[in-house]
Parts: sequence; structure tokens; C-alpha cells
Amino acid sequence: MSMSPSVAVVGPGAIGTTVAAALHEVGRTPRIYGRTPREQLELRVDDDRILVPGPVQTSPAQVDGAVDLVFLAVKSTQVEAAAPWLKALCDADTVICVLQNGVEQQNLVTPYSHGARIIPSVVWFPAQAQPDGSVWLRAAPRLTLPDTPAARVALTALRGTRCSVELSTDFASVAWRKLLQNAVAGLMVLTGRRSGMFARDDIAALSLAYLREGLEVARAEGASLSDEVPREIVSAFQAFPPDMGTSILADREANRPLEWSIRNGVIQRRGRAHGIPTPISDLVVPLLAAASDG
Ligand SMILES: NC(=O)C1=CN([C@@H]2O[C@H](COP(=O)(O)OP(=O)(O)OC[C@H]3O[C@@H](n4cnc5c(N)ncnc54)[C@H](OP(=O)(O)O)[C@@H]3O)[C@@H](O)[C@H]2O)C=CC1
Ligand SMILES: CC(C)(CO)C(=O)C(=O)O
Repeated sequence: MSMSPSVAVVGPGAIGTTVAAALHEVGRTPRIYGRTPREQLELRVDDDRILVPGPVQTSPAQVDGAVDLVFLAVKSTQVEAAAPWLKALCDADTVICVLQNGVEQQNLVTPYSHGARIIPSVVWFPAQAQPDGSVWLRAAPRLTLPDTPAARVALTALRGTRCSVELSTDFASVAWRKLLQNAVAGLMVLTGRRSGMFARDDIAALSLAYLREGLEVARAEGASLSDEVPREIVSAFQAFPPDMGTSILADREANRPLEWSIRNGVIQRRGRAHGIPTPISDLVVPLLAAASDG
């Protein structure tokens, strides 16, 4: 790999725009590939706006060869449709850093990877696509990656940018902790409400019970997480601004397909595989699936 890796962002939505802007700010403007044509990307951070020059290319035929690093930031429901981008951008020397929620990124992307190495990630920061196409970044961007040689390619690309990167030697535990946060955030879809709803005692109690169910599955999957995690996650939602949403709620509000399978279904699926009863998932998952597919 050259000193300055060639970098592509596929899926310049809320998360993709944030990473593209972080790279652009330090002079490492990535190539940008998406579905909706745009002349530039725009990230709102506090009172600042970062403009990332495009255009966003929308045809894989426009790609002129494999790159060193792809940040794949389409939704998990959009991976198959994004496969032609990976075909055009990847070879055995490419690293694909999957900027998605869930604990199944490796399995989901491998069929389309063309020999590239895949790094899953935990994306910690909230970002919201706005009606005018800009993205509102609502916290400092931060990623956790597994501590592997491939992850160092992404770490190097993002070094010195506003997007901080941590490497974890126990990535499964970190990823499952974030998964539990995402699972409980899914309850916002069922109420149509934002983080303010976690101030209710009944919602806090339901969330704790759901998180304890998920914690048992996470531990069966090898995650090392303390008994305090459910309470910590509920407390975090209670401390968020009451209008803080979640990407799955944004999708529901826009009537788009939901990432219910990778955020909530996975607890039920893996629970069944381990013989762990998941009564709350058994209620939540069909409701989310129906909210997604009608
Ligand atoms: N937003 C957030 O705060 C967080 C999101 N995440 C996770 O990050 C991942 C990305 O989420 P987010 O950024 O919110 O999603 P967005 O929907 O905002 O972004 C997805 C982007 O992918 C584009 N896209 C869709 N299909 C294709 C395709 N076939 N080829 C190329 N581009 C395509 C979309 O285009 P178009 O503009 O046409 O829709 C859009 O620009 C998800 O897994 C989410 O769960 C994790 C943490 C926080
Ligand atoms: C904002 C955050 C971090 C928490 O739910 C998220 O993962 C999402 O919106 O998908």
C-alpha cells in the first residue's frame, strides 16, 4: 500500500458524509460513490459547515480501479444493492471498513468482497441526514475497530482527523454492548418517540428487562459484559437530549426499510441458537419487521 492510501466512501449518508468530511478537512478527500447524485456533501457541526467536493458518482462504471480502503456506509439492508461498487473498488489488497451497526458485518459483506479484507466497526456517534441533503453531526465522531493488521489501514487513514479511532482486543464485547444499545433504541420505532421516552418509569423498566435478555445472549456469544450494562445503557438514553433519535427511527419516519434484523432480530436468532428464551424479542421483533415491511 502507498504512504497515502486511496480511499473511497460508498454510501454518503449520515455516517458516510461524516467520515468523508473528516478526511477532507485534513486534505485526504475520498472518492465518493452513492445512489443519489450530488455536487458536494455538507456536514453541519455546531455552527460550522464542512463542504466536501464531489460529485457523488452514481455508476460503478465510473470507477477507475481498485482502491486501498473502502468505507462502506450503506445500511445493512442495502449491501446487496451496493455490491457492484465493491466489485469495481476491491481486490485482494483492498480493506473494506464496514461502518454499520450490528455484530454480523463480516458475514454480511464477505459474499461481495472480492477477496478484500473486511473490518467491522462500532460507530458510536449520532448523525442525522437533513431534508436539504446536509448531515447534522450531533457528537464527536468515534469508531472502535478490532485490533487487527487490516484495521490499521483505517486507523492510519483517519489519523489526525476529527474522527477518532480506537482498536480493541476484545471487539466482540464492544460490538455486543453497542448492539444492546441499538436494540433498545428500536423501541423508539414502536412508540414513534425519541430519547425523552426513557424518562418514563415503565419504559425504563421494559428497557432494562429487554437489555437483560440481550445481555444473556451476548454472553453466550462470547461477550464479556458486566451486570451493570443494562442500567448504564438506560441511564445513557435518559441523559441524551430528549429529541435525540436513532437511525432506525429516521428510517421509519421516512417509510424506508428498517435494519430490524441486524439490530433486534439477531438477539432472537442467536438466543434460539443457544437455547435461551427471548420473550421480549419474540414480541418486539415481529412488530419491527411489520413496521419495516408492512
Ligand atoms: N446515523 C447514525 O447516527 C448512525 C448510524 N449507524 C449505522 O451506520 C450505517 C449507515 O447509516 P446512516 O449513515 O444513518 O444511513 P443513511 O441512510 O443516512 O446513509 C446510507 C447512504 O447509502 C446510500 N446508498 C443506498 N443504497 C446505495 C447503493 N446501492 N449504492 C451506493 N450508495 C447507496 C444512501 O443513498 P440515498 O441518499 O439515495 O438514500 C445514503 O446516502 C447503518 O448501519 C446505521 O445503523 C451507526 C451509528 C450511528
Ligand atoms: C445514534 C446511535 C449511536 C444510538 O442509537 C446509533 O447507533 C444509531 O442511531 O443507529
